[in-house]
Amino acid sequence: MNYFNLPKIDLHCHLDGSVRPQTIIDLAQEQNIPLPSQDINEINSLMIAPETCQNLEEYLMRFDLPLSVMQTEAGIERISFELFEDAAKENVKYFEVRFGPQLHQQQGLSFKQIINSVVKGMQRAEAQYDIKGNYILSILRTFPKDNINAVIDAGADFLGKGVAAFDLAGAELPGFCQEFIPYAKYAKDKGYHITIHAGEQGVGQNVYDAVSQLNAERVGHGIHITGHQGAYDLVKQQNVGLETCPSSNIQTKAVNKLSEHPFKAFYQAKLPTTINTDNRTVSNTTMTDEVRKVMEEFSLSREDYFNIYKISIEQAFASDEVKQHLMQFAE
Ligand SMILES: O=c1[nH]cnc2c1ncn2[C@@H]1O[C@H](CO)[C@@H](O)[C@H]1O
Ligand SMILES: [Zn+2]
Repeated sequence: MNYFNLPKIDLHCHLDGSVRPQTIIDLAQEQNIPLPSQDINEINSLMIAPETCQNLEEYLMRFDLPLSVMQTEAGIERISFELFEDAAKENVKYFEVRFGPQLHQQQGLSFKQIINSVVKGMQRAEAQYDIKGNYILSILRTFPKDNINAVIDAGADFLGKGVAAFDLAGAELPGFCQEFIPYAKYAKDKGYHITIHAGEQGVGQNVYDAVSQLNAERVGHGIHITGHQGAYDLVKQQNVGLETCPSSNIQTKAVNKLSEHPFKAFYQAKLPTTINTDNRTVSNTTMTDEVRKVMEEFSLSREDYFNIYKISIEQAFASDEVKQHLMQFAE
């Protein structure tokens, strides 16, 4: 099967984990930021998380370098444009990209400037390529909470105009949902969709909580509902989208190897499973690669692929008009 040519949908990709290494070098030069090396291969290897990471925390250490050049409007706009361009060139037709506005204030940008920059970059790519997209605002779970509502307020002006959802990301501790209840409610009341990273690091209860306490319509990863019947049943009952990211799941030790990933079991049990990249640079991957890996490992057919494609449409935080457009590519 020609995986490159297949129409694809990526619902879970981080902007700061998907920066081109050459762009890091260019922007560092423009912005007078010292880099550990000027060699593109060296920069590339500093950004890719090894398969030998001990856990998610070690994986998350790879984001400091890209974030150092994502502190100006022009830098953020360029990186956003290039990410949508890279995805469009491998036939991603719809793309939801997430990022943490709190991580881009090192040089004093306002949340409005930051969000406006990512949206502008996306819209420039939408005008040039056959791709449509939306942004998801990720709040960092380990950060102070005093500016979360300010992020939500700033993003609310862009709802329906490039921003679609609220997310929680970063290290996952057991029981993290409880203290985010008021923020997720605030976002939902403003009109945001909700997706939450949960069940990535062994705690199925976190998925149960994300759905029942935070109103998550989808969860990032969600793998560990396998060990938690209540979470599994709730996901099934409420048709909660599972944003699977195969390569990342191996790097962070969410699973030991792809053959142990519950993807196929979830798909066969008719849970709404989707295939996504998580981080194109940090996980050294593309949508073509992620689709290939899953299809080959689990011996899925072309019909299976288009079933998954349609699940991604159903789960997308996109308008009905965009969903109809995406259905045109389905078989
Ligand atoms: O797989 C993941 N699980 C949890 N958090 C993540 C993952 N990948 C990236 N980030 C976190 O999300 C922030 C905003 O994009 C990144 O800076 C990183 O800290
Ligand atoms: Zn993620």
